[in-house]
Amino acid sequence: MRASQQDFENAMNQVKLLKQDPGNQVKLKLYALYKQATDGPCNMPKPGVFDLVNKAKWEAWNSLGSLPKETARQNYVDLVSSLSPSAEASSQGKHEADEKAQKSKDIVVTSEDGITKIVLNRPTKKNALTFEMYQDIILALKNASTDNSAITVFTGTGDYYCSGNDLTNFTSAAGGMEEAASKGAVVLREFVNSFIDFPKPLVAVVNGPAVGIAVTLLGLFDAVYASDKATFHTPFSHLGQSPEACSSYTFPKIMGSAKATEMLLFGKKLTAREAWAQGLVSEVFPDSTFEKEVWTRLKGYAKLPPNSMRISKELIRNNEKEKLHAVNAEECTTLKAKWLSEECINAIMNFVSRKAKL
Ligand SMILES: CCCC/C=C/CC(=O)SCCNC(=O)CCNC(=O)[C@H](O)C(C)(C)COP(=O)(O)OP(=O)(O)OC[C@H]1O[C@@H](n2cnc3c(N)ncnc32)[C@H](O)[C@@H]1OP(=O)(O)O
Repeated sequence: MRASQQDFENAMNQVKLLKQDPGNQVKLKLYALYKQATDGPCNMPKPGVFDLVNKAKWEAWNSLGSLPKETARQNYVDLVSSLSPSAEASSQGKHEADEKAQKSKDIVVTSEDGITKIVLNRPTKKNALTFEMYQDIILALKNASTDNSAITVFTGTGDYYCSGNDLTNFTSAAGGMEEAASKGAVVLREFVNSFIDFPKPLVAVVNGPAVGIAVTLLGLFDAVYASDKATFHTPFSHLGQSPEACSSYTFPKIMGSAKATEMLLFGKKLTAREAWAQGLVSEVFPDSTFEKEVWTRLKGYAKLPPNSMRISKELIRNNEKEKLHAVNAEECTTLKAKWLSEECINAIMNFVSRKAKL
């Protein structure tokens, strides 16, 4: 299969997220493939003998000769995927990769009865998502896409499903807001991409209130089951932010633009039944029987022929995958700028200094 422009852009983002320096040889190779994929064969004059760095780069690029742009793009994507954290894990064996995700501090991953369960496990902070948790979820989804389970389910521990992005992601970053915003945009893009591309049925079991990105992501799930104690709140304007997880596209499509506006612009909090009436939730259950009813049902679904479910999902998702990737990219660029705005910085500081909650 040929790497698309989107795959290429995703790979470029992944390079920025590498935890380990891949070494100069690999970096030169990446540079050369990137130049070949974007500019074509090297026709620049060779740098002088004392310009060591640029000479090495030129030689790496020039060595690719007339390699076609598409092949260079594919080779770049392949090389990055062999370096990415998830590939690092899978190259050491699938079992170890699963272990890595399962050992994660705030995400618990289990697989049983045909269901891979990804549990947000940070109840003292209402399951707010740290940078580390975003990365762990990306890895857990990557593993779940190829494990033996038929369906994958997200849920939360404690009274909340998830209170959204951990607002201290931005205030505790060593390099300050600017660096946090750049990192945030890259992480967010890859995180949302992993939901757009997830190949199996993805179900949210919303055990309690959901805030921010925990709500917007639901537009990319295949089914959403909610306790009647759950609420759905996207206070982006209150936080000086803008929508993410493709909700600027999925929400108007799911509920119509008038209802989407109330949520995404005015921050209207919905009850579980309101969210059901607007098409965001598949079904609402009484909290007292929620767990029992939902898991019984999901275990039944997990016995359905997995390939058939997968192919049906592919048919539905493929119609708009490209659009979703484009929306995700645009939302991330917009958010990166918003995170550096006075409106947003003030809102986050007010929360952190305990002056404001939602
Ligand atoms: C890099 C990708 C970025 C993607 C961007 C996504 C955008 C969003 O997700 S926007 C939504 C962000 N979330 C919020 O604004 C929620 C903020 N939290 C609250 O307003 C309240 O905590 C609450 C309404 C969720 C719960 O209130 P409650 O009174 O019941 O409990 P608390 O005492 O406030 O919370 C307990 C504990 O948890 C900490 N906490 C809760 N949510 C967050 C959060 N989102 N970020 C950081 N910390 C959070 C809260 O500070 C408390 O901590 P302490 O016990 O240490 O004080």
